[in-house]
Amino acid sequence: MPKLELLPAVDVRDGQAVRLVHGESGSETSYGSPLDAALAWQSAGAEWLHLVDLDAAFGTGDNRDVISEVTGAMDIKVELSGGIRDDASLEAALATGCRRVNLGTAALESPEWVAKVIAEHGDRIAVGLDVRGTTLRGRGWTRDGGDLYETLARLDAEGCARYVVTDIAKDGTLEGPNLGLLRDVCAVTDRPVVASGGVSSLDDLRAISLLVPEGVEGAIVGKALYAKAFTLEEALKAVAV
Ligand SMILES: O=C(O)c1ccccc1NCC(=O)[C@H](O)[C@H](O)COP(=O)(O)O
Repeated sequence: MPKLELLPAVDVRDGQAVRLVHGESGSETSYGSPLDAALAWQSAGAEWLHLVDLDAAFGTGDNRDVISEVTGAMDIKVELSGGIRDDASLEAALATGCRRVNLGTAALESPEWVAKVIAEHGDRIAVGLDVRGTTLRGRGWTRDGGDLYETLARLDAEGCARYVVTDIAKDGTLEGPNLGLLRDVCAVTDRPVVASGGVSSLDDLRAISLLVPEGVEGAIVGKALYAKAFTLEEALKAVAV
C-alpha cells in the first residue's frame, strides 16, 4: 500500500504566513515569514509544500513575489493555490516552477476554460473542492458554487487528474478531518484525493492513512504544525509504511 503523502501548508496573506479559521478573512493568526516556514518543512523532510496565495483567493491583491520566491527556493514539489482563474494567472503560477496548481473558483465559474486547461496541462491541474455540507464554495470560500457531486461528475468526465477536498467547517479548527466526506468522495471517483482541513493529531493522520486504499493520496496539514501539536518529522513517521 502506498504511504499517505503529507503536504505542509503555507498560506500567505499580506506577505505573512497565516492560518485562518474556516477560511474566513479577518481570522488570521500570523506565523511570520512564509519562506522560513517553507524551508523549515523542507528541512524536516517534506516531499511536498502546499502554498496558498490568500489575497489572490479573496481578491484583495496578491503575493506573487513571495510565492515566486518561496517556490524558487524549494527543492521539493510545490502545489500552488489561490486566485488561479484565467490564462494569465495560470501561466504565472506554472512559471514559478510549481509541480501543480489547484483551481477552485474557476472550476465553478468558468467550466469551459477549466476543461481546456485540464486537456492542456494534465496532472499539473488539480481542482480544489471546498465544501460546506455538499455545497461548493468559491471566491475565497465566500460564495456558493453548486453541488459537490454534480461538479465532480463533470470534472471526472473532463479528465481532471486529482481533487483537493476541504471541509470548510473543519479548516483551521484543529477539530479533526471529515473522514466521512473523504470516503464519500472516494466512492464516486477513481481519481486521487488530497484531504485538507482540520488535522489536529497524529491519530488524525493515521485515520486518513487508512483511506489510502479507497483513494486518498495525501493530506494537507496547516494549523496543527504551526500550533506545534506535533512536528512534521513525527507526522512523516506516523504515516510511513
Ligand atoms: O486554498 C485556497 O484557495 C483557500 C482559499 C480561501 C481560504 C483558504 C484557502 N486554503 C486553505 C488551505 O489550503 C489550508 O492551508 C489547508 O486547508 C490546511 O488546513 P488546516 O490543516 O486545518 O490548517
